[in-house]
Amino acid sequence: MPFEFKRMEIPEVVLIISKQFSDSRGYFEELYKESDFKNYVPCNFPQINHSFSKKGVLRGLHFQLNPYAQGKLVTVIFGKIFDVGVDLRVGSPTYKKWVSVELTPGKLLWIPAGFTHGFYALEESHVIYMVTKEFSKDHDSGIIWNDDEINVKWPANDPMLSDKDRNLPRLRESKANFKYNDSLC
Ligand SMILES: Cc1cn([C@H]2C[C@H](O)[C@@H](COP(=O)(O)OP(=O)(O)O[C@H]3O[C@@H](C)C(=O)[C@@H](O)[C@H]3O)O2)c(=O)[nH]c1=O
Repeated sequence: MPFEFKRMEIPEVVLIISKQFSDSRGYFEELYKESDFKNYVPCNFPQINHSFSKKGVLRGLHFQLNPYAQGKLVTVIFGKIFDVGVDLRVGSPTYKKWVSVELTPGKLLWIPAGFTHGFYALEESHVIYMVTKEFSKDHDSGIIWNDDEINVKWPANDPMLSDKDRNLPRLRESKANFKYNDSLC
């Protein structure tokens, strides 16, 4: 199998390492294959996103409210990001805990529905992510990146943010409506 799957400290979050087939031209890698992913990521992906971020940009912490909650399969095709998932499922043994991974090409992170997601661009980065529900503007939501209850240890103190992200609420005021037994897709 050209993929290695590693569960993180929050076991529903999975790091996937894809085999890169290098030759004199460059390299080839698969980023997703249903038959290999089905035991770890048993979801369908109706939307694929791409964003480009300058070094020093932070996007997050974002989620879509139920019933449009999104699982996200995140990777980088150029650059390096500090990628973060936070468990927002009330009743979960890891509620409010976060995990992070430095993603570079060839590594993917699966962050299920019920989590909030954000990343910091350690370098100029192109990020590609597949999502399990289509975008719904009315369900688009989030939590401020430096929320003191979650306390992510970001690699920067003064990131570049969008106006929207600068004004996101704290967890205690957020509209997050996830429960431990919700679908991970
Ligand atoms: C996320 C999204 C945004 N948009 C539009 C809305 C807006 O006009 C513009 C920029 O949106 P944002 O500022 O929300 O983009 P961005 O800050 O990159 O939002 C993304 O951040 C990462 C961390 C995630 O986890 C994603 O799910 C998503 O929330 O793109 C879509 O049309 N479809 C989408 O799926």
